[in-house]
Amino acid sequence: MTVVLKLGGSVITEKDEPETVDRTALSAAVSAIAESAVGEDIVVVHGGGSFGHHHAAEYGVSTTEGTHDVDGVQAIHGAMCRLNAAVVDALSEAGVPAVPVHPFSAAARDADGDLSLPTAQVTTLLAEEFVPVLHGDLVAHAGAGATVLSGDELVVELASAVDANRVGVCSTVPGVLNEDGTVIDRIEAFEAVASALGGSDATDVSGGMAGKVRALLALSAPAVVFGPDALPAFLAGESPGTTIAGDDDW
Ligand SMILES: Nc1ncnc2c1ncn2[C@@H]1O[C@H](COP(=O)(O)OP(=O)(O)OP(=O)(O)O)[C@@H](O)[C@H]1O
Ligand SMILES: C=C(C)CCOP(=O)(O)O
Repeated sequence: MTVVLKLGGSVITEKDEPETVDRTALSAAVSAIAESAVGEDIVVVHGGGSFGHHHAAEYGVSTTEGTHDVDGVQAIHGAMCRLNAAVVDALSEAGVPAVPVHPFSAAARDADGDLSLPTAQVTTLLAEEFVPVLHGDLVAHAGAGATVLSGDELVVELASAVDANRVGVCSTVPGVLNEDGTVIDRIEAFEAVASALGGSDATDVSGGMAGKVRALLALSAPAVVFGPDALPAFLAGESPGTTIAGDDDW
């Protein structure tokens, strides 16, 4: 049983305060991971929150708008490495054998925007009983300089690379919400929920909930979107919040 879990940047940071970790939320998430029966069979991905998105917005960089500004690259990637170090440190302190993996050092997009992400280091680290911790980052992009690589895109790539049985996306909301604010139980097609889906309440250059649902629909494994309180339940094998099932599903 291999799990890919994304911790939303808006969960583990104070999304409106530049480069500020939400220590209470991070330690709750870390405890849930450390105490779960999933053990070392987990790949953790985290998003940008007030680290990546803040700088990306300042330099006008998104998943499609690139930059050749080296200061911008260093600011955005550097901030994500600082957040990654905070997540890895917190997991290590809780006894989880967490190790950092930085996507900017390995991935690239071609001129059509198609991503290639080497994953042999992730699968090997997993087999060697480490817990790889990746993060939303920048990525070299042919013809565009560097663009944002969202944690949601990483989740999709990693889920197939590690043959994940379960994919969890922990965000600040209890699931994908309908227009009336209720949690949608299950999503099978983007069109069916498109009108309810917006971007993000906070600074977010990678598409907010609409981008998330689109990316997760591409998966063959079922993906679950839930809020921070439901993380222990997800790790215990339950499917709280919204289940997003792609075409290949059940
Ligand atoms: N229909 C919807 N249901 C739930 N959330 C929605 C919906 N439409 C828009 N949103 C927004 O999407 C946000 C979640 O996406 P966001 O990308 O901000 O979260 P995240 O992945 O936790 O953070 P990050 O991108 O920093 O990793 C919610 O906080 C909410 O503002
Ligand atoms: C803004 C950057 C660099 C990372 C974005 O990752 P996300 O928060 O998962 O969308």
